[in-house]
Amino acid sequence: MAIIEQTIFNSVGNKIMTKDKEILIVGKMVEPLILILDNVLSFAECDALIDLASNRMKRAKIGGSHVVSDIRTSSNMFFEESENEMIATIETRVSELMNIPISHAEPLQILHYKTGEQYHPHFDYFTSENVVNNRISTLVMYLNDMAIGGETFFPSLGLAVSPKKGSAVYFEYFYNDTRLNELTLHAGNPVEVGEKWVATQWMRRQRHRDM
Ligand SMILES: O=C(O)CCC(=O)C(=O)O
Ligand SMILES: [Fe+2]
Repeated sequence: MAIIEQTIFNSVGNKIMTKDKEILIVGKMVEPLILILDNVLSFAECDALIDLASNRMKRAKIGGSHVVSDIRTSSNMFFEESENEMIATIETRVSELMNIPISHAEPLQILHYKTGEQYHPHFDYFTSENVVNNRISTLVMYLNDMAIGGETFFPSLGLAVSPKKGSAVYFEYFYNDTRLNELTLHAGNPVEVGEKWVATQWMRRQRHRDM
């Protein structure tokens, strides 16, 4: 029989009660654990994040060398840690949801895809051998609704998640069996109509923030 490995995410039933929001699990893959979550952000928070990020976007850069790459054609920005009350509230909620202390969190990232833009299949963890404090889990939160395209697609699993304002997809890659981690390969499908905004939270294995 297959051994089910320990997961980071910890919930009973289909509801997660954080201090300020009741989040619903509306879809689930068990191993690797992938959750489709509803009611992670309010519509007002989605709109405010887009507003705040809009004039701070730059063409997304990939990995340690910080070169502009065709792997990702979208633009991105990072908020400062707890830079205002709303960001702090979201960070606290997300840390509770992901079951990882906020000190392990990377800065919250906003990604913007215009029509035709995409993010080719990639792993969120770093694959070079000497990484000391690797990423272990991801939450991609959708800030607007999409008419056509823009799904988060897991090609090795044949799984596509459609963006829905305020909802999110969660996945983790902290397994001992590296084949399970590799199954979290994912892409942002080309946006066919309109534009797409997401907020991404990556968590590290160990402390990443000073505070
Ligand atoms: O845009 C998406 O659906 C995926 C984003 C993503 O893979 C990331 O931010 O690491
Ligand atoms: Fe990713």
